[in-house]
Amino acid sequence: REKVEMTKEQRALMKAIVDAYNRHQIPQDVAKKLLQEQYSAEENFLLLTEMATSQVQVLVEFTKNIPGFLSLDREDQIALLKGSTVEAMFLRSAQVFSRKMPNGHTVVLEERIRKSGIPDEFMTPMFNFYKSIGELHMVQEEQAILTAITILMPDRPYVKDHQAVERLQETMLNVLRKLCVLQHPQEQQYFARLLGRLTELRTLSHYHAEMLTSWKMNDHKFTPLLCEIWDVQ
Ligand SMILES: O=C(NC1CCCCC1)[C@H](C1CCCCC1)n1c(-c2ccc(CO)cc2)nc2ccccc21
Repeated sequence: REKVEMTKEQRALMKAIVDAYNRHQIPQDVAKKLLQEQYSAEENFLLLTEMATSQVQVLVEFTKNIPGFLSLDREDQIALLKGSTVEAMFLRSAQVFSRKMPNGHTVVLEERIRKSGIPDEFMTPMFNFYKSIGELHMVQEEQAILTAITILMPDRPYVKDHQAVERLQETMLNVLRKLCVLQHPQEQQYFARLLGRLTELRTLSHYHAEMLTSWKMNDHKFTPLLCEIWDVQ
């Protein structure tokens, strides 16, 4: 097979994305908190809204560092962010869940999430997704570029200049394709499997609003930012 090489531009693009991804991390580690103790449904709901609120802010900073994003139409920038925050949150949650942890911690973490207040009917699709992400053993470059690809989805609602977004996403897809061949030379279809997860991610994010509004507690309070960006309340 022909030798796959990244161009200088592609390596620079990847470095910019990975640096931004690492710079904009969630401040505190939600997995550590969850491993400490089992919280009530109310405390878990509050923890989720706090984590998700800070993740949206982090995601905005990350997105501003995606080369070309700030040259897009301003309203399209908003449409892309609004359309991708839930998927980015589940993608990040999956990465948190499948991070290498000391023996038995993942089991405890899964248990804590199962008892967090999320309605039971969402557990299977959610954990199936988390485990399917875990099985891919993504390197952080792949995680960062996959997040950028999720944000640069041309078919989000209300995007006007479809093509401009498609061009940016295509650039990212080309980098990811080469990266997959270089990182997983033994797995021919690794790139295709990775993109297949984005379909699973979109399906999971359809459950999101209902997961929140049917959280096992009364009076679900959201932050103003989450009301704005999620279709709740
Ligand atoms: O805080 C969290 N996720 C954050 C979000 C921002 C980015 C970092 C992770 C929450 C937990 C909050 C407290 C109750 C237990 C779930 N979480 C979920 C999750 C997220 C959203 C929903 C409903 O839409 C259901 C579950 N999956 C996780 C997998 C691993 C570790 C935390 C995980």
